[in-house]
Amino acid sequence: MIHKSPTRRTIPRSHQTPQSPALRSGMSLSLGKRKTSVTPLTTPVSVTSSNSRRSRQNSPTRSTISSPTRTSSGSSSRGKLSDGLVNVDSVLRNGSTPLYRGTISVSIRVKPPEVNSKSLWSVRGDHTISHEDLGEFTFDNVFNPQADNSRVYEEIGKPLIDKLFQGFNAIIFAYGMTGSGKTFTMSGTADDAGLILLSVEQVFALIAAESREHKSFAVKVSYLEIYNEKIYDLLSYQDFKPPLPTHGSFNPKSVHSSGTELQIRDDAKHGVRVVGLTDQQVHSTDELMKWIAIGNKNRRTGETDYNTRSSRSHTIVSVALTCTDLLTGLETNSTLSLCDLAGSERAAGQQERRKEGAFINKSLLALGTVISKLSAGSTQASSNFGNSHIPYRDSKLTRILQPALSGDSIVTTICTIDTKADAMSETANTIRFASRAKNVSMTVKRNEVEASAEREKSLHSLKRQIDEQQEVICELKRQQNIYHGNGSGGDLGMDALRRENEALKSRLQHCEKLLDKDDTPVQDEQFLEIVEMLPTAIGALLESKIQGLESQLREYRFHNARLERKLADAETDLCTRQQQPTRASQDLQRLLREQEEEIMELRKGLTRKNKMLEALQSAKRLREGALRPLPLENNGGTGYRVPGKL
Ligand SMILES: Nc1ncnc2c1ncn2[C@@H]1O[C@H](COP(=O)(O)OP(=O)(O)OP(=O)(O)O)[C@@H](O)[C@H]1O
Repeated sequence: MIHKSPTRRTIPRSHQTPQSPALRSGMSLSLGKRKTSVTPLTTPVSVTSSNSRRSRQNSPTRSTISSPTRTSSGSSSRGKLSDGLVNVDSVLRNGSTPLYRGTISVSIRVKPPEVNSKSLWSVRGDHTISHEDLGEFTFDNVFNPQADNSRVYEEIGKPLIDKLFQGFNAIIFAYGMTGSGKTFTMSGTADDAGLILLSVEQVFALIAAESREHKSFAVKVSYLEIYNEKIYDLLSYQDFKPPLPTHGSFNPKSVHSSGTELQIRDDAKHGVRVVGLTDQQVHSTDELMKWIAIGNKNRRTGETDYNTRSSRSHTIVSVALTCTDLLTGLETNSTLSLCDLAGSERAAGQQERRKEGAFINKSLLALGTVISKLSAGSTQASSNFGNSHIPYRDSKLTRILQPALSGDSIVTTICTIDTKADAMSETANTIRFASRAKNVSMTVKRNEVEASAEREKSLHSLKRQIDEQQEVICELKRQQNIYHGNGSGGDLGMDALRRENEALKSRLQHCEKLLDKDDTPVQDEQFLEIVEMLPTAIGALLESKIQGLESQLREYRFHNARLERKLADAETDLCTRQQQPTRASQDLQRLLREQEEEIMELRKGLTRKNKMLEALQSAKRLREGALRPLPLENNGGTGYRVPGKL
């Protein structure tokens, strides 16, 4: 993490490329004086309207370089917003998400011509370039040969750094024929620092300024190369372990690239990315530029017909910025990509150059096709655009640029041209590419880490609630089992319920205390007065803190209400359960009474039966007595009483 870092404007020699003799001699392009009838490659787009699509639909008919008979004044009004970003229609808020809307920002940079060379191209003002035969073209910027890198940076680089700090990704790519000044623009020279160094300096200057405002920053750099349709990591070294020494005798030549080819992955979670690309954490401009110097050492260069030190690969330096708000802990990530493309060229003599040239031209052709399709799509009805296929997969370059060109980044291109006569066809191609790029409209979303952090937070809280509810369900189930189990369990269940009640009461009291605590600062008028007197930044900070407390308060109230409901339910349940044994005993008593009555009845019946039995037995005895024979007193001593006859 970087809290504050001083920036130095020393440019190590190793970061720089030699300056052209033409420039050192202060040569300038001879500008054409006469006004010509013009045939533009495409009619430039007005960028003053707040609705770029509408403005394009209303713009004059477009013509191409292959239809030279059509003419147009080619003039266009253009606008520049106060934030310095040309070509921005607006930075809109879609709900809480800021959106950047505009077209690709396109600038032309004219290379200083050779001494005594004649040119049919002329620059007029800061936005127009014309050719005697082809016509007049207007872009966001046209830099004449006298414009140095600082001027180019002020116009196209600096506004992007501001956007980077607002959380937008941004990309600048240099496009043009070999030897036209792409590397000169991006990397610069000892006397004229290029866009990479100037951007990095601005990044660290802003970090130093903004670190005081409760923010901390982290910067990482990566550097890749696409050579002959293969991707290489220019900062990955077998013999070298980061971190890079920032002091002492560090020598970039002592480290060697691992030279392993990297692959592109495209998945739903991470999108398009280069797998295994290293990124190095850096804390200052010097440290970052030392890594760039290491990468430059390994970048493949060679001699072409037009450039003694021609870049034979496309390179992308990516500066990833992470900003952490120390008060809220929220992070915003954004990336600035600085892309120096290899130059288009006609067939070279040397075989190796020819092979490289074929790969370079093929990938530039793929980029041109993608831009052309995007341009056509942007100028058609949006429904057609959605259906058209954009061939990003035709080259590694277009695959890597796909996220940026699909609306992930604010895109700026600087097209470098050489106005000498024998470069005419390449220059016309570059102007055609620039004109198409100018038509591509984009809607770029700011990287809203805040929003996803919020989502994470509410997800977490929902999960917690589910866990709590599951615990409650388990506890209730347990109690239910105890209650419906054996008779002695009834008492245990009641005890558990009482304990739960006590726990709920104490949680309720705790919540009430918290509510009292949170209410105090929010409702305190003196406190609010103090907030109003504070500087806006701190006021806003406190305001957001208060909002946080208020939302916490709402959460507690909601929780409180839930607990109260639970408590009431539990109490009702408790009453119900306490009443249940009384009812049972009443039932039992009634049952007992009924049984007692039944027993009494049975006893009565038994007594009656006993009496009857006794009566019957006595009757039997009487009968037996009556039947027994009487002793014969008058008939010889033995004789029986004859029944009926006494
Ligand atoms: N605007 C400029 N001012 C001064 N010198 C320039 C300018 N543009 C280019 N040059 C010089 O022209 C030569 C070629 O430039 P550079 O290497 O930047 O071309 P390039 O477009 O990157 O070529 P390639 O695609 O072959 O790598 C260099 O010596 C460079 O210093």
